[in-house]
Amino acid sequence: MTPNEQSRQTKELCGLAPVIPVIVIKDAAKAEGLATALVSGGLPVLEITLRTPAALDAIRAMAKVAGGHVGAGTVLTADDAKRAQDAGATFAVSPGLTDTLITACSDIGLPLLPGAVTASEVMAAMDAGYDMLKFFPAEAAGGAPVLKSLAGPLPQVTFCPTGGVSTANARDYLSLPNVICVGGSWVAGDADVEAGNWSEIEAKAREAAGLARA
Ligand SMILES: O=C(O)C(=O)C[C@H](O)[C@H](O)COP(=O)(O)O
Repeated sequence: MTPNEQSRQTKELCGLAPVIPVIVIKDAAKAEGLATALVSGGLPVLEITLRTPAALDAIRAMAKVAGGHVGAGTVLTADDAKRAQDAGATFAVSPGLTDTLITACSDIGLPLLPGAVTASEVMAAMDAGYDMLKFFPAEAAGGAPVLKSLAGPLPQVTFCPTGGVSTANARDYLSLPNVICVGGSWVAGDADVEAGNWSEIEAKAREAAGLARA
């Protein structure tokens, strides 16, 4: 699958809801309930970070939830991409972009949403064929003003800003023409997930799903 086709698919996924919940899951037994709550609340596209030992089992469980689109986050290597796809992930998200990842995701046909921050990183991603990017770490890298500035010379690229995004600043990003959705862990916080507080998570998902785009 060409990088161009990968971006076409990730762009479509990013268009399904204004927020992609970023999930760091410790207990795979919580995965199905969590995904069900998020999808029911109106957030069908989920990013499960490969940062915990439970992540692949969680992807396996979440992939069965009707209406959901389950992707793997923190995909750093070819092996990460392969294991995520084998577990049922239908897209991959990375904090950055390497030649190894481009080759791996193209070879196995896994749409990649790669990360970029600077104009040079964005241009390198464009050269490779990607025009739908994760802007990470969004707030630490300067936030919405940086993305607004990048839209000047690079209007053909669209972003999913992630990192430090919350209900307090999501609208600043979503009001920009080059932002399709935002990503964030706030919707599925540790305490609520550990307590299995699905009604609270569904309520937060509903609030996030109601955030308006540009
Ligand atoms: O794990 C990855 O692959 C990442 O790129 C990082 C995550 O997207 C951010 O850590 C989420 O940021 P917060 O919403 O501020 O918690």
